[in-house]
Amino acid sequence: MQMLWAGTNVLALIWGDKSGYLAAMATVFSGLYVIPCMFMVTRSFVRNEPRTVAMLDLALSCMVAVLVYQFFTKLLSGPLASNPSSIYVVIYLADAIDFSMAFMAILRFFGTRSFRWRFFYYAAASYLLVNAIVATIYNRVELHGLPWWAGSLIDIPHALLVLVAMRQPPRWLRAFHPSLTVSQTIASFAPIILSMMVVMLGVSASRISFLPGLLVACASVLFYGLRVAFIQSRHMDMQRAVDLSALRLEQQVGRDPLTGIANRVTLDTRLREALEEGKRDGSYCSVLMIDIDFFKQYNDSLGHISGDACLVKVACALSGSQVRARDLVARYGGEEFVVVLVDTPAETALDVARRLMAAIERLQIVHPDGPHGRVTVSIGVATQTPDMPMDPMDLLDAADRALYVAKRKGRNRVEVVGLVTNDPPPASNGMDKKRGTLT
Ligand SMILES: Nc1nc2c(ncn2[C@@H]2O[C@H](COP(=O)(O)OP(=O)(O)OP(=O)(O)O)[C@@H](O)[C@H]2O)c(=O)[nH]1
Repeated sequence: MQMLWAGTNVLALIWGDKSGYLAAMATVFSGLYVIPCMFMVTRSFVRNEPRTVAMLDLALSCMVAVLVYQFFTKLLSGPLASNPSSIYVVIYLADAIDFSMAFMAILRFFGTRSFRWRFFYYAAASYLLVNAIVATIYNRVELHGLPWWAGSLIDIPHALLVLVAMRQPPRWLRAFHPSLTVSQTIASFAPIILSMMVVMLGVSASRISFLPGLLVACASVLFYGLRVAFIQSRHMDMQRAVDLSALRLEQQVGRDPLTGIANRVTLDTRLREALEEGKRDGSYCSVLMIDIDFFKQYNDSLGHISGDACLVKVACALSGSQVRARDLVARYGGEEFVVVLVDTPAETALDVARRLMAAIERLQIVHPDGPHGRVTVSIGVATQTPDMPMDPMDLLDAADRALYVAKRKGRNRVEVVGLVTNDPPPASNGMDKKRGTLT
């Protein structure tokens, strides 16, 4: 912008500029640098910011430029130009804009965590501060007629900018690291400076052109309000998404991903609670350890995908209507499941185990290599009684030993620790009906 300004001045010198167009263009170019500078120092540059917010900031920066141009040309030409206070209004406003931008660049420098951006704001702050000081001196010197050296003052900030950009960044620039809170606070605060500038300019301009000045000041407040509304709405969307994924995560943590029933973590917690409750109330608590028979052969003959599908069906059947809502069906690992039956003595647990076996039989899952042609399960049952409190691990261990006996005795049967039953065979479908009993 400054080069265009200088170039236009050179053209005016060579060709002459009777109509004053080139001079007007030079003025525009000399002021246009304000737009990118303001945009860069007052944008918050927060990730996930809606694009409309950037558009609003750009519109506000343009508003500043248009207003400055309008206001300054009105004060410096026409009837107002003869009023000596007009020139002071222009100088003070220009100073206010220059120093506000320098102040913001310094503030952004202190609030930037990324080294590349810190270097950017370091260069911008050096340029804008020196530019503000030079402009202050230049404008005041100009009031009394420019001496020969005054023109070169304007080149100082540009020369400095080139120097800063070309040299290696100083070492302390790398070492400096603001905290996240400081950085976020400064980035969130920055945009209000832009709106403040527009309000300031609008109020000043309203002294000369009341309605446009007032409209611009109102528009600035409105834009800032819209900006906050858009960001707030995006935050609410993001918060909703975060809440949803936290909820999903919470649900998944205690669930087995394949079957969707409780996993080992939930089992450990709930079993401990159930046993504590049993000890407190003097009630029984039973666990069923369930294992699919010949599952390795099932996988080997039909493949792992079918094996997974079989596990899902069995889990569904186990957690179906055969158990109460306060009981727990969990996947213990591999092809083993555990059912926790609260407030349930061994006899009732045996009934539940039989019902579960029957439910799995009803699924009629073909097992090409199984001795019965269908998928069957073996179940071991163990119970905590009021006079024999147990640890979760001891109870699971006991159920596992009962399951081992069931497997050893030919599978497709229930074995109960500490209980003798004369177990009748369940309803037939051509399978081996032998269901075992055990002490
Ligand atoms: N498809 C599938 N297979 C699994 C999964 N977890 C464990 N298995 C398989 O389950 C099989 C268990 O085999 P074994 O421990 O020998 O038990 P089994 O073949 O059922 O024999 P018995 O229990 O004695 O009747 C192994 O082949 C495992 O690879 C799983 O998540 N998906």
